[in-house]
Amino acid sequence: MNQSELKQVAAERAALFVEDGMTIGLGTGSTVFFLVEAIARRIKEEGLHIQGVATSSRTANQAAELGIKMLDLNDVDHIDLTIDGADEIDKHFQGIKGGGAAHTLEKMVAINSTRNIWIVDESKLVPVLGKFPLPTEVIPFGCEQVFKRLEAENLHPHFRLDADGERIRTHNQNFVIDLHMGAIKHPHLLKQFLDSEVGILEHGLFLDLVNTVVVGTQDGAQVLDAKR
Ligand SMILES: O=C[C@H](O)[C@H](O)[C@H](O)COP(=O)(O)O
Repeated sequence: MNQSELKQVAAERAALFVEDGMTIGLGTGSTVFFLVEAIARRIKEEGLHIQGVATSSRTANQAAELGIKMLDLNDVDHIDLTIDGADEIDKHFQGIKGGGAAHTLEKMVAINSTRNIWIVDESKLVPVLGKFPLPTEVIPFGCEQVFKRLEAENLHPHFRLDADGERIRTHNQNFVIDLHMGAIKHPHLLKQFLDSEVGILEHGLFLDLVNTVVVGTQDGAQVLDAKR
């Protein structure tokens, strides 16, 4: 199976965690694309009544087109389960997200969810986080000063650019600065620093958040439970 097929294996297994009556957080990305299709199929075939909260307009549009009832995060009193992709997951179930620049909305949905499941192909499991550049979302005002501070901390910042060489904009019209710092030996300390940096709206370190990881492997889907 190629990487895309492994993503699909993980997504289809995770869709089985959805139960009738649930409010479901729907993540963003190419793995979640398969998830949304699988959930829509279950709604149709099994008559499930579920409602979704999306983490991007991409996911919201796909889900709505497939007939999934979608609500705004502001309009729900809880989310039973959020299923999302990830860019890297270490052996302690800590993760990096934001390869698609959706990490701020994803984190908001995740922290408001009773349970979080990540779906990945096996290449995303790593011994130490940091090979994948860590995304941050920065507000445009004063962003060059934020960039300089990140540089001074040796975090190797790069503004993320689109195919035309323009700085990409997030859902909230902010910029993304990716940190190419290599191995993240102390993720909690880094999180503490990034959380306290004025001008950084959010970052893609998702620590102590996920409950279950579903991995697409050549032998099928593997379900790994984090002890939280
Ligand atoms: O901003 C994007 C998200 O964090 C994605 O969940 C993450 O980048 C994984 O994406 P994919 O499933 O396409 O590999």
